[in-house]
Amino acid sequence: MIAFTKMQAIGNDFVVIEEPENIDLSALAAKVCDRRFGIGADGMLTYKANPPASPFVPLSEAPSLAAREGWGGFRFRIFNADGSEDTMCGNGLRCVVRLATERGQVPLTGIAQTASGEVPYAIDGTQITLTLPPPRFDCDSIPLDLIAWGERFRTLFDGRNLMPVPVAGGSFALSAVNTGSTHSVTFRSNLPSDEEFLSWSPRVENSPAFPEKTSLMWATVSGSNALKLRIWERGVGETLGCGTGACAAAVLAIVEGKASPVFPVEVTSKGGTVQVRWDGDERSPILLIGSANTIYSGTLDSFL
Ligand SMILES: N[C@@H](CCC[C@H](N)C(=O)O)C(=O)O
Repeated sequence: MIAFTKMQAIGNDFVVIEEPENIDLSALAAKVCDRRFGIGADGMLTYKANPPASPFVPLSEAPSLAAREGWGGFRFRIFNADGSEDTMCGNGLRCVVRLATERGQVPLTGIAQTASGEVPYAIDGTQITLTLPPPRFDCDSIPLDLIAWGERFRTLFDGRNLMPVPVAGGSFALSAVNTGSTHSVTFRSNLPSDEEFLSWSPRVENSPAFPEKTSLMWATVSGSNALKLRIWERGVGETLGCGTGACAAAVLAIVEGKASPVFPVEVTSKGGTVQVRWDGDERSPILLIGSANTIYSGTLDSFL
């Protein structure tokens, strides 16, 4: 029997399970996430508290390990609704922190081991803070294939500035960054209409410039250090919230002078608001702060 918990964080919803053995997790995710024939979710999350000695992230790559000696935590994996595995999920990770700490399986402050590295977490009441690795702007990390469509675009891109990428039937101007997961951001004076959003977003997701595809955050400055987003997630489609996407939009807003690094950036999407703190230094981590909640629980037996 596999027990699941349905959770959400700013409307990004997930089926959460403890990592089972000998199960095709991609196939299971595609089944349970289906909104008509399954439970329905943007993704499936798995976790394993206090993973065994064989490290998910090589210890040689873990910064300031000494400072974290003795910290507990868990291994975390995220599968999108289409079954593809992603490297990180800011909203999903907050859900697992809430669940695993409430169950007493992990400490209130600890480390999550993710495919994009170690992420320290802390929970205080309903607010969960994640310390995500520094943003990565280089082509290999995004990943972004500048050669795919010729030399012409090389000179326009210095790693984080506005650039046109080829999409089916045209080109689309965006900025790109990896904040644990790969994201593109397009800043506009208004959020897009349904027609514009649904016409361009899937074409950007599948642009040949992004060999591993990309999510697309449509962003607008809505106040002092405040952004509003409409979100298209790789492997999912439209979602109500995206934690690493909110970080990408805030980081690029700071880089492009649309927000200040001195104060937190409030990022609001259809499902709610998160806070992002980043000091503007490329070597500095990104803090993502927000809530997460349980909706209901059950068992997955009928999907196995
Ligand atoms: N919803 C997530 C990020 C997942 C992004 C996307 N589905 C992908 O494949 O990259 C978040 O909250 O960070």
